[in-house]
Amino acid sequence: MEAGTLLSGAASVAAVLPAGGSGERLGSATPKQFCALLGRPLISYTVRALERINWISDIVVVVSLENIETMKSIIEKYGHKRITVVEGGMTRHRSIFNGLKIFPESKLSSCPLQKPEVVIIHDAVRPFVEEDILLKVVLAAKEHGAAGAIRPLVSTVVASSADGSLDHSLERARYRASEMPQAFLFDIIYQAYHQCSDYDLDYGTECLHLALKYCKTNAKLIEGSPDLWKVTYKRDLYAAESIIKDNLSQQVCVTTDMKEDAVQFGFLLHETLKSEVKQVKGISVFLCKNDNHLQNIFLGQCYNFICINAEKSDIKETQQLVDILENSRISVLHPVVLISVHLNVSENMSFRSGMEELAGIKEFAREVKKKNILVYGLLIHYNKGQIVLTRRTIDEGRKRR
Ligand SMILES: Nc1ccn([C@@H]2O[C@H](COP(=O)(O)OP(=O)(O)OP(=O)(O)O)[C@@H](O)[C@H]2O)c(=O)n1
Ligand SMILES: O=C(CO)[C@H](O)[C@H](O)COP(=O)(O)O
Repeated sequence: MEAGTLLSGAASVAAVLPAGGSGERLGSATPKQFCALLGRPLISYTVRALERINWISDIVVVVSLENIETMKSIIEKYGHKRITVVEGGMTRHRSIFNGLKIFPESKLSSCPLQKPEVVIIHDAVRPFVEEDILLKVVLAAKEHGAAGAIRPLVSTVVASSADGSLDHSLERARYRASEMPQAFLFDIIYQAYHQCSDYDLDYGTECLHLALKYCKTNAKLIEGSPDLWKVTYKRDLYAAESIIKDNLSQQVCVTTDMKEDAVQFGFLLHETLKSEVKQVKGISVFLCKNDNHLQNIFLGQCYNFICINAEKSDIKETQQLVDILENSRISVLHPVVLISVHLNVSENMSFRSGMEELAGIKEFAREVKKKNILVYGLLIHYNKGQIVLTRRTIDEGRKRR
């Protein structure tokens, strides 16, 4: 079921991303949320993960005073939308509180932000948050007042006595690590922050605890995925970069023009990719003019495209796809790879003359490279009879399954 349907009748949802820390444990002069992963600041990945969810109306990013301009320039450069930047506090709790205070208490206020029914709180340094866990915590917060993602403990928790020796240890199976995202009925968490002590604001590390202590709200705990971990140490930056690379290679979109040969070839390629290339999700779109379908693919973070053209020298389809890619602005976030496949069905045409006819793609590729779209041309000689035979084999294989 669509997230929008699950949330139907539900009021608005906004998010607060605390990003006002200095990243002491990471030990770099640049706070970790502004460190580059494949050339793009970590915080831009987290913002994007929330921004692509259409049922989140506003995203408040809380940064320290000296990083407000940096954050604004990141928003501008990567085209982030629905973002409000707010000045942070000395501790994470104080930053979150500042983020919450931006929502007006009264509807009459001139502030463009509306107080949401549910607010998500998510650390800016946890870039791999997915829509399903966000939806789960939001729905649970609506029902229980508060909810948060948890993970099994990796190590046992022990307490030491004053002389540094073991006092006691906790039974690991009974405890969980509290992660993010968390979600709250806005009024609950706002009241909790208003009522909590300076000690809580300065030394507390757990928002769910504030809701329990000050509003008697027992949060619902929801099992999250391993990717929710928080970038804390330098090695986490390397791990995050590897995950991003891996994610980028997981999806490919095959588009074809409407000619029979191209559609047939696209079908076969799609099947081959699905069954032979382990980490590629094959998505086939017949006819790339279908904007809505393609927009959904972009939202799914697809950066690899194979555009199949029945004509060996015609690059119109490829140009059209590049236009759509440009308009979607996804190449601002990552380089997009587009392989323009041209089929040579003529038996009389030599490969060399086919290549000469396709030469125009070189100039086109040079132009669009400036827009971070990497176009490669591929001329393929193929035997139609053989393709029909292979397709029949695939169809029969399916029936047998
Ligand atoms: N005064 C603070 C401190 C932290 N945070 C944010 O809270 C999140 C989680 O905190 P943590 O991992 O502890 O970040 P840092 O405080 O930056 O790291 P460190 O404790 O190593 O200094 C981060 O997105 C961080 O930017 C914040 O908004 N304001
Ligand atoms: O997981 C969390 C809440 O449960 C927080 O991310 C965590 O507590 C932040 O703490 P610190 O700033 O000390 O890393």
